[in-house]
Amino acid sequence: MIHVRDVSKSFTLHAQGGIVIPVLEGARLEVAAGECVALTGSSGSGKSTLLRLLQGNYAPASGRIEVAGLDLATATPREIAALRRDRLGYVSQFLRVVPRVPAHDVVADPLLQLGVPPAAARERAEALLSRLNLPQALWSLSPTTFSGGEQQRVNIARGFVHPYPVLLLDEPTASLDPLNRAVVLDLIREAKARGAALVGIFHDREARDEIADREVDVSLFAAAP
Ligand SMILES: Nc1ncnc2c1ncn2[C@@H]1O[C@H](COP(=O)(O)OP(=O)(O)OP(=O)(O)O)[C@@H](O)[C@H]1O
Repeated sequence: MIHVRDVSKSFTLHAQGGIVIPVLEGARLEVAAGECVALTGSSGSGKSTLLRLLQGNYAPASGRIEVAGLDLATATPREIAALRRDRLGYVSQFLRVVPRVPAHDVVADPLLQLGVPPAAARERAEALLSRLNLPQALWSLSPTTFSGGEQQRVNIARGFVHPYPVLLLDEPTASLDPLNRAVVLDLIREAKARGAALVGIFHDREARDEIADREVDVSLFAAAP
């Protein structure tokens, strides 16, 4: 499902005299269907950078990245948009909210984009919000004013509303209480059981030990400064 081979990535700070920050060199990662791989490594080692490369947000300087059958190095923006619509889900740590869009529509949106009828999409969205213990009174409100943990649960529901074959998780349990953390770990287990390939950053070590099949230490791919 995910094949990363010999990937290098550096950042050029154009606004700061063109300084180049090398981050990854020779990065490798293989994730099979039904597997959850945790990215580990010290702060600044490149975990988020690797996750963003997998999402198609950054192009690698060299190497090959294939996600759910798409070669990201040569893919067009349209192909990357299609990949994110039907095969690649992403749960970020922070919710990017569009003002005035109610929580249940934020969650249902990926299904609407896939052509699921609105009533069915909203039903699925609300079932997940309910499972994640978001009070029903909040479903029709915009998440702009929600607490950190409430926003994160909206984000998680959005990421799990469609059975994506590949899921990227950036700190999915960071702001959650034990009850909701357990729900998220169950959702991850269910995704693995249906054959999804997952890659995550989990600073929550217990969650990582519980859910990850393997760890990949990104520090091993640190580029020489
Ligand atoms: N957009 C960017 N522009 C310039 N430098 C960047 C950019 N994104 C990341 N970096 C640099 O790349 C390095 C790796 O950052 P990254 O966020 O991937 O690390 P991380 O392992 O996820 O860290 P943490 O655990 O602290 O979140 C850091 O030195 C960071 O400053």
